[in-house]
Order: sequence, then C-alpha cells, then structure tokens
Amino acid sequence: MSVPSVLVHRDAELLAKAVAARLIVGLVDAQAAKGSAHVVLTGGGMGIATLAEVAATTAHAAVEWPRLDVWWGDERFLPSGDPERNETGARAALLDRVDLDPARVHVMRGPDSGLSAGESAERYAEELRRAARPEDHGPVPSFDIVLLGIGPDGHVASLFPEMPALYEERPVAAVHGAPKPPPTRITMTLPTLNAARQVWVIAAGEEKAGAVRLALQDTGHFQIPAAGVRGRSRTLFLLDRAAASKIPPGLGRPASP
Ligand SMILES: O=C1O[C@H](COP(=O)(O)O)[C@@H](O)[C@H](O)[C@H]1O
Repeated sequence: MSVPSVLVHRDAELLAKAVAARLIVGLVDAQAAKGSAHVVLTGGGMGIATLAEVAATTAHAAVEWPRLDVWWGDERFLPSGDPERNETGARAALLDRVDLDPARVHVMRGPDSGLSAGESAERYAEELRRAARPEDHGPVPSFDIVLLGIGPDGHVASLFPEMPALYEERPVAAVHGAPKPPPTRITMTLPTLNAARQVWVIAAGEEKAGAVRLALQDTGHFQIPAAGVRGRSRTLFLLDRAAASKIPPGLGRPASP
C-alpha cells in the first residue's frame, strides 16, 4: 500500500483539466507497457467533470480507446439511462464520444436487468473475476487507475461510514439504506479498489475539506472510508485549494499557481 501524496490545484476547473491530462498520460503509459489498460470510473461532480475535460482535449486521441476496459467503482441501482446513474453521466461526458469496445465497458446492472441489487453485485464480481489474469494474484484485475470522488462524510464509491459494505470481503457489494440518495447501490469493496496500481481521490470545494483532512490522517476507515483506499504503487489526493484548506501545513504540494 502506498502513502498518499497530495497535489493542490487552484480551483475546480483547473483541477478537472489537470486530472484529465494526468489520466490521458496514465492510460497511454499503461497501454504502451501492457498493450491494454483498465480504468475504474466514479460518479459525482469532479468525476464527471474530469471525463468531460478528457473529451474536450484533442490529446485524448493518444489513448487507444478500443484497448481500454472501463469499470465503475459504484453505481446507483437505477434503470439504464436514468440521469442519476453514474454510467449515464460518464457516457454523456466521454464514453459516447470515443471509440470504446462495447464489450469492454463493464456496467453495473440496474433493476431493469431483472436482477436484484445483490444479484447485480454478484454478476459484477463474476465479470471482474473473468477479467483477472494470473499475474493479478486475485479475483479482480489490477486496475491501472481508480478514480474516486469523496463525499463530505468521507464516503468513496458507495462505501459509506459505518455501513456493512465496509466489512465485506467479496469484491462487490449491494448497499441498502445509503444515507445519500438513491438508497440502493452497488459498490466495489475496499479489497477490490485497493487491488489497483494507482488510486486517485479527487475533491473540490470547502465542503469536502474536513473529510479530506481525516482521510489523510490515520482515521479508521469505518469512520472515514476514504482513509482506507490506497493504491499498491501510488495514492494521489488531487484537490483544489478549498478542499485542501484543512490539511496540515506542508502536506499538500501546490501544483497550479
Ligand atoms: O454518490 C456518489 O457520490 C460520490 C461523490 O460525489 P460528489 O458529487 O460529492 O463529488 C461519488 O464519488 C460516487 O461515485 C457517487 O455514487
């Protein structure tokens, strides 16, 4: 597990552009090294803004989109096409604008699939298992990059403080009674997220500052789930100044004037 590094950009707009540029380079590097790459997407304001910035820059043509596997860290358990689904936002911002192989876009199924949330979680775990290679040493691929937003309560993906999914050892869990709507969700669990080479937590705005501070301290992950996500090679907290405003002096590195 890696020790988190913190990079601070001036504001949310610049943060989204900087993360987009970093994501393009990360995917190009991974594809150059291994031929293909796995990315895990997040919903939320900064997650979708980052994807929109990837779409907006011509540099995204450097990514070999047909050789990219796209996964989600979590999904709201809503029918396909619902505007509140993380998938819907990601498709509108980026996925429908690039040449992905549809078989490599791994959506978490909603109620319109006829599956219950628990069955959908099991189905996703099975899809992850099928994509894992012997060199991954586990039931899920070693994702190249996991993108995560963070809630003001410290949640990441749909891992909310003190909820049962935090105790779950299976790769994917159904969440019932989430404190943020909708109450029913599907989420990768901590062991799955932490199988990634790189985990990037992206946050903008003062309302995230307290959670960011606690996530960077030795807070228990049952209280602050973001404190429990760490990439095997690298963990980055990519913040704007407002989200970084409560971290101890000297911890964050300014990245934008
Ligand atoms: O509900 C969710 O919230 C978080 C954070 O969203 P934000 O809008 O406060 O940035 C997001 O990361 C997660 O994927 C999503 O389902």
